[in-house]
This record gives sequence, structure tokens and C-alpha cells, in this order.
Amino acid sequence: MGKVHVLDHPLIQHKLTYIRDKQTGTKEFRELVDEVAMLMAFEITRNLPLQEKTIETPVMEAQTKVLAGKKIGLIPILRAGLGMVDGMLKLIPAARVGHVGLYRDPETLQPHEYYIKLPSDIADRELIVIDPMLATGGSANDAIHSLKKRGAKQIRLMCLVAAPEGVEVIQNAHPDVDIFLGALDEKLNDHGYIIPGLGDAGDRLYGTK
Ligand SMILES: O=P(O)(O)OC[C@H]1O[C@H](OP(=O)(O)OP(=O)(O)O)[C@H](O)[C@@H]1O
Ligand SMILES: O=c1cc[nH]c(=O)[nH]1
Ligand SMILES: [Mg+2]
Repeated sequence: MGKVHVLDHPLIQHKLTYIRDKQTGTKEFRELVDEVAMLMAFEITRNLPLQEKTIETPVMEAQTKVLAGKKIGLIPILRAGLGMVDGMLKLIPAARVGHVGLYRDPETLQPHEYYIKLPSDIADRELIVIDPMLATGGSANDAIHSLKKRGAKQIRLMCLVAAPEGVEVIQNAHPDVDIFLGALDEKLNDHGYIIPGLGDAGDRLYGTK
């Protein structure tokens, strides 16, 4: 069963409060999502492998460490996942970015895939699927299936806010996928929205309500 990590760093939790606040406008919402994504990238990369390197400081030779060059792929689920990409790339600039376009039908809550474009070497990369919201879990489940069908082997899922219902769907369908969250909320409402949640992430990011 995939592990669930709630990233409870105080800066993440502080910024998440203002992301949730309905008074926060589009510009500030976008900036906060960008900042939280960067902070979450810091936490999610904790286990990256290091290798020894010998360098010359101005004083003497020293044995130090550098990243061992693990290849990473960021996979935002369009559209809302796009809001988290730049923040993550600030810390992981060498990552390749693949896009999965999905929208959730507002009546049936079923996801529909409309676009996919991935780096050619996804099988060799550690992939981080990014979406602010994990609600019923249908969209993330579909995206992960799509990636596996195309050869992906190592996948993690990163979301700002999740409902327990969505977490359960991913854990059952993809026990190999660890889940990294800013917060695990209470439940879904009758329209499939996370409560207390933050509303519609895509609409709040792009001002489309
Ligand atoms: O877990 P689920 O029940 O599938 O819901 C979560 C999905 O819904 C939202 O996307 P939406 O369909 O609103 O598309 P958008 O990003 O284009 O707004 C959100 O960004 C997730 O992708
Ligand atoms: O609460 C929710 C659920 C799905 N999609 C969102 O953007 N918000
Ligand atoms: Mg939306």
C-alpha cells in the first residue's frame, strides 16, 4: 500500500490557509500555489540519492556531495496542475515535464482525457504526478494508468489538498504510488468537491468562474 505523507512544514500550512480563503484573488492565489509547490518540491526530494565529489575549496581539498543524477519527470494534470509546475522547476530545473489533459465531467464526475504528451524516456524517470486536488481520485487514477500503460515504473502523486475518498482510490488501484499532500481534508460534498477544500482550483488559478 502506498504511503500518505502530509507535508506539515509550517510555511506550507500557513500559505495553504490563504490559498483556501475565498477572499484571496486570482493573482495572489496563483503566487501562493507557486510558492507552496516549491516548498513541497523541497520536501518530496528529501530522498534523492547523493554521490561523493572531490572539490578544491579556497582553503583545501574537500570530499563533498552532489546529486547522483536521478532523472525526474513532472507530470501536471491539466489544467490546474500547471499552476504547480514553475514552483517545482525552481528547485528541480533539470526535470522534464509531461502533460496529461483531463477534465472531470461535472455531472458524472468521470474524468475524460483530451491530451497527453510525455518525455520519451518516462520508463527511466521518477515521475511526480501533480494536481492541486485529489477529490474522487478519478482523474489521478486515470493519469497514473495512462503513464503505466506507456511504460512508467516509478510514480509519486503530489496534491495540495485531498479527500480520504480519493486517497483510498489511489491506494487500492496503485499500491506502488506514494502520495504527498499539503492537507488531508474531511470528505467530499454531494457535488464531489472537497470540504473544506479550496473550491475549484482551475477556476481560482485562471479566473474562469
Ligand atoms: O479527483 P477528481 O474527482 O477526479 O477531481 C479532481 C480533478 O478535478 C479538477 O480538475 P477539473 O476537472 O476541474 O479540470 P481543470 O483543471 O481543467 O479545471 C482537479 O484539478 C483535478 O484534476
Ligand atoms: O474540490 C474540488 C474537487 C475537484 N476539483 C477541484 O478543483 N476542487
Ligand atoms: Mg477545475
